[in-house]
Formats: sequence, structure tokens, C-alpha cells
Amino acid sequence: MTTKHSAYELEQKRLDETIDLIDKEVDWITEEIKDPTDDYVKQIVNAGLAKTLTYLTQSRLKPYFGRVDFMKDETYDTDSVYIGKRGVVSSDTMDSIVVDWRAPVASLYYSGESKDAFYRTPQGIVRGEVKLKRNFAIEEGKITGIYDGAVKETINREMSDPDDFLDEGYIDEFLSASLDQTNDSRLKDIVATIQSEQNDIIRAEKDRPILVQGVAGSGKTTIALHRLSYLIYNYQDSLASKRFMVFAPNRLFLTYISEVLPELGVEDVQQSTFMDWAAKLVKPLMNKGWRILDPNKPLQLFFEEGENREAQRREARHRMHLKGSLACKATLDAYLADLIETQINYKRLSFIYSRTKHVFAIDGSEIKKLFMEHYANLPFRERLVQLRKHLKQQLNKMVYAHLRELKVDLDKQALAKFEKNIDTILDKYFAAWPTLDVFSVYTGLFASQELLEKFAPVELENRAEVLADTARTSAEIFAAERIETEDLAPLLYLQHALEGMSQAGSFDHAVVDEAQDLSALEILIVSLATKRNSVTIVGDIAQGIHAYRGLHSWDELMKGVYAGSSVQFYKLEQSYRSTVEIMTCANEVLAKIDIPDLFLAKPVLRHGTKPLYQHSEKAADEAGAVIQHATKLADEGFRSIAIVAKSMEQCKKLHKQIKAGLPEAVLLSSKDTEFPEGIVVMPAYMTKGLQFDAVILVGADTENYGRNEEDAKLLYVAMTRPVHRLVVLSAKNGLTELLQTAQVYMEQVTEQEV
Ligand SMILES: Nc1ncnc2c1ncn2[C@@H]1O[C@H](COP(=O)(O)OP(=O)(O)OP(=O)(O)O)[C@@H](O)[C@H]1O
Repeated sequence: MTTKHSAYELEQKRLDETIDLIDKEVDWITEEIKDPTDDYVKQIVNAGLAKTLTYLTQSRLKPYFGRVDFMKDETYDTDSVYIGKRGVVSSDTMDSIVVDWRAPVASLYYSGESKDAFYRTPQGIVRGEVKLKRNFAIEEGKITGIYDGAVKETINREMSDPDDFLDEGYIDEFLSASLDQTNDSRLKDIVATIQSEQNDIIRAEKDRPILVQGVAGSGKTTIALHRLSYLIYNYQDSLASKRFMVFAPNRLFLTYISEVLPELGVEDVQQSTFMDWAAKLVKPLMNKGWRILDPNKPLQLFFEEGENREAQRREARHRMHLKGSLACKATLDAYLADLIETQINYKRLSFIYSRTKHVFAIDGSEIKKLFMEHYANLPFRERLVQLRKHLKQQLNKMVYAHLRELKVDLDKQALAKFEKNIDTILDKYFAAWPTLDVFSVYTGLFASQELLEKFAPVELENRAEVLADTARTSAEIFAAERIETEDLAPLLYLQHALEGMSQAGSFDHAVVDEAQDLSALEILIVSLATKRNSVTIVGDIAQGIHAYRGLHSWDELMKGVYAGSSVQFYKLEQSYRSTVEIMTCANEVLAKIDIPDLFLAKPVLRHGTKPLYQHSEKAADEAGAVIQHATKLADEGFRSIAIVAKSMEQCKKLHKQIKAGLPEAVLLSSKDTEFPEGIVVMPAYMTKGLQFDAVILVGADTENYGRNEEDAKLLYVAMTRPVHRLVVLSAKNGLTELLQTAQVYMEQVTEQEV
């Protein structure tokens, strides 16, 4: 396979030549930019050259990872294209020595076709046949592996049902080799091993909503970021990466992903949680002295222990669910329409011209029609502006016609006075119209059961109870001059309807990661803030741990937010993160509950050791087991180890208990933004989206995880975080029922055996 490959000599020669050429490029660029210059244009050129120089210097000993031979239908010529992280062009000949992975022709390397292959260029589609797909493992300028599997794989797939391959967990040799090498759990670029179904998403059309349901570890976060890189490379004239936005669930996660961004050449994208971004926009709308409640309060309410919390949880669930739904949008729309219909007195607009006693008038019904129908698609405030403009023009026209009739020739000054008078008349007319302030309209509506009952859609499930709970508990929150994070999206929607959202269309492209955590209304707001619906929304319904908020089915977006648009839905079922042994156990958990639209992960064929399971009779012994396992895993060389308990309270307690035995363990909370290597202790709900070499799951017992959807999903999230090792610990009354069948796939150990 490696040095014995028949093409080894030729390929090594080609690599040596490429390195020589890069060295020449490095020399001339170094020479070119060595002297500082006052010439502004040259400064810009030099800055570009300096970037190229940095990349060439870093990549010279590994300038590419793949090759594709393509015979064009038109000419029957076969070109060999070498593909790397960035393109390399010889400045002597202007030949492309290495092609950037994002270039149109490079899609041949990733797409599954071999015969009837094609790629798109701005000039049109180029068709032909892929003769060879070759992967290289290169270290320090030496080829250490040549893999020609890719075309074989395609042919095999063509011959049998592609699903058979997925069922078998098919994996090509090169991918297998690169996954095996993973001893660093940080997010990294995957340009050398992007799979065909991932490539389709990365290269999907720019101006349409892309929705991706991908199982745990299927590469959703990774490919969403690669898509940004692809878009910026191919549309640099119309897109700017600083107008890209990545929404992710927490600040820790943002730090986690930001490390891969420079690798992908998109380091200056904006990143935020939806809440931080929305809060910034909503604050100027709020009354003085009002605050936004701590977003962690609901998590604690739902995941922390506490007595008599059931009623409180039910009310909160009703309220938060309604505020994130499209039913909320419908309620706001209906209320606004009613305000516009009933609160505005569409009076006749008239005035008398004192000189002639002529009455100029526009009928109230005409004004109403203009406002309610003609300008219906504009925000309220804009409608007022347009209506006023229109009325002024109409009055002016009438006045001029009248003056012409009377053959009165007014001088410039008199005309200006006339116009001023019309302005005064209009000022008076509109002064009687309500101002409809966003914040008061919203708080007024949601604190009133009567108004909610009047305007909420009739088909709302469990309507009476939901509306009563929502109005009563919202009124309580508002009375304390607070709003909660669930109020942000409805407030922004109302701002959009009344004033026009201040951030409307401000992003060139937006990525929503872990989209199952956002509500349909929040996703609608992201779309309103993004030009031409250019959004990539990735998530996994099976990892939706918030029963009280978030998406419960993709239909909420497909048939709701994006109904009537050219939305594209993709499914990723192959999982790349964890070993077969870990994923088998995790899948057993999901099988215990009944989730509609469930997508089970198919792990790639990467094997490891069985997850370990240890039960401690006494709860106090569990901490000892944690220390023992964590120390052993660290000794084995695993660099990132997460100790995961269900709640923050439990984590704090555990952290204290293990401190003496594991002084290096760091307790992470949702306020943390740094993501340290080594041993961390964190609650399960915060592990979402992250990955670790090993996870020690503490307290996997009946008391913590009941057989219900919420707990099962939370457990699943925690179990799908490790790349290599999983240890499950239980105490008290034994292993949770959710793991009963998974137990056969785990190796049970005792304290002495660890
Ligand atoms: N084509 C690929 N080649 C190599 N590694 C891959 C590939 N696709 C995904 N991976 C790896 O799989 C792991 C999981 O990727 P990522 O975190 O993007 O998945 P995810 O779908 O967002 O996961 P989750 O929903 O569980 O948070 C990462 O280590 C990533 O590098």
C-alpha cells in the first residue's frame, strides 16, 4: 500500500517537484516584500503576498492530500488534478500546481460519481469520467501512504444498494486511517476526507435555506464551517466573511469551534449565541430599569432537583413553548391587525383654502384602504411614512389643480408656505394615531389572558390551559420588570412588524448549529436577519434536550418557517466520532423511548474497547471510582477527559469530592468561555456539541435518568461525546432502565479490576 504502491516513485517525484516549486515561490515572495513601501497599492499587494507566504511555508512539506484524474467528454483529454487545502500557482507559468479544495473542479474528488461525473463552473457544467481518485498520506515531504480506494468504492456502491454499504458501516481505507490517527479531540478541518453526502451540503446552493438532520458525530458542525469556507472562496465578490454569522448553543462551544476557523480561512466570521445576539437588539426596546432574566434559571428548574416543582415546570413549559412557536407569530400578527383595524380612527382628511373657501378632502375609507391593503407588506412605521408621503402628494396635486383652474399663479414663497401648511395638517392628522410601541404592545398582550384568548390560533393544542398559564406567569415576570430569554424572539418579530428589524438582512450567510435547541420563531428571526434566506441550519432532533423549548420536528421549519421557499433538507446517518462499541450502547438508550422521526446513528467501522460499567453500592464510593478511572485514562495518554454528571449541583458536589485525588480537574459552568484541555467536570446539558477523548458518566442511575424522552436524550448526548472511551458509573438503586439493554455491550468492572 505505501512504498510498495506501483505509483510510489512517480508520486514521490511529483511531490519533490512541487516542494521545489513552492520553495522558489517562497524565495521570490520573501524578496518581493522584504522592503517596507509607502506605495498604498503595493502595501495591499504585499499583504496578500505575505498571507500566501505564510501558507506556503506552513504547507510546503504537505502541499496536497489527493489527486483526481478526469477525462473530459468533450476532448477525451485526461487531466491530473492535485488537491490541497489551498491552491498553489506557479508564478512563472501560471499553471495550477495544486488546486484549492473549494475550487469547482475539486468537487470531483469528493462526489461519489466515477462515470458520468461533472462539475459546475461559472461557464457551465463540465462532464466526463473520473479515472482515478487517489489519497496521499504525507509526512515531512515523504509519501507514507497511497490509497486508491475511492473509485473502487464508487463502483462497489453502484453495483449494490448504497444503503447496504451504510448498514455495514462501510468506510474507505484512507478515512479509516485518518480517524485512527485522531488522538486530539479538538475540532479540525476534514478537507482530505469529506464524504460525498457531506460534500453535497458544503457545496449546496447559496441562496436557499439548507436544513441538515445529522446524527451525533455526523460532522454537522464541521461541515457547516467548511461550507462557510467554501462560500467565501467561491463568492468573494458578493460575500464578506465578516458578515457571516455562526449561532451556537453556548460560549464554551464558540471557543471550541473558533479554533478551526483560521484553518479554514474564515477567522473573521461573527459568532454568538442566539440569546446574546438577540438580547443586544432587544435592550434598546425595553423600558428603563427592566432586565432580562438569567437564561440558566430554566435549565436549573428543569434539570435540578427540587420539590413541588412539577406545577412550576408545567407552567414554564407551556409559556416557553408558546413563545417560541409559530402560533406566537400568528397571535402577534392577529393582534397587530386588530390594533390597526380598531385603534386607528381613519377619519376624513380635509382642509379649507381660506382664499377661495374650497374644501380639499380625502375620504377615510380611501386612507384605510391604502394603509391596510396597499402598504400591508411594510412594517407599521414604514407604512406611516409611505402613507403620509402619498397623502401629501395627493393634497398637493389637488391644490395645484385648483389653482390652475382659478388661474392663480403663486410665487415660490407662497407655494412653500402652502406646503408647510399641508405638513401641519398632516402632523395633526397623524397625531391622533396610536404610536404602537413594541415593548408595551408585547407585554400588554402576553400578560392578558383575555387578549391571548382572543388572538391565539384556535387550533393551539391544550389551548385554554396554555394561554392561562402563559398570561399568569408572564404577568408575574413583567410585574418584576423582567423579561425572559423566550421573550426575545417575539419582541424582535414585533419590531420587524412594527418598525422593521434593525438587523434585517444584515448577514450574508448564517449558520445555526444545534438548531434543535432553538425555537421555530428564533430560527425565523435568524432568517429575517439574513439576506436571501441564505442559512445553513444543522441539528439533531434526538439531541433536543429541552422539552420546554426548541424544535421537536423538522416539519416546524419545512412546513412552517420555510413553507413556500426553496428549502433543501439533508439527512446524515453516518457517525464519525465514537467507536462502534460506544455508539451501540448510545443507540440502545434511544431505542427505549418512542421518538417520532428518530434517526439512529450508524457508526463508521472504527472499533475500540467496550464501554466500562461500574456500580458502587454507596454513593460516596462513586467519587473514588471517578478518581480511579480518570487517573487511569490520563495514564493511558488521553488528553481530554470529561466527567459528566446530570446537574450543575451534582457537578459542584463531585468536584469537591474528587479535588484531593484529581487536583487538575476543572469545574466548568455555562459562564466559562475557555475550554481547557485535561480533565473537566461539567453537567450533561453543557456537553452538547463538544467532544472528548474519554467521558466518565457519573450517576447513571434510576434516580437521575428516568424512562422519559427528556432524560433519554440527555443521556444520549453525554454518551455520544467520547471519541475513544466511555465509562459509566452508577450508585444507589442501580443502573437506569434506559441502559438496561445497553449493559450487555458494556464490560462490567469492580473497583479491584480497574
Ligand atoms: N468526513 C470526515 N472525515 C474525518 N472526520 C470526520 C468527518 N466527518 C466528521 N468527522 C469527525 O467527526 C467528529 C464529529 O464531528 P462534529 O462535531 O462536526 O459532528 P456533529 O454532527 O456536529 O456532532 P454532534 O451533533 O454530536 O455534536 C469530529 O471529530 C469530526 O472531525
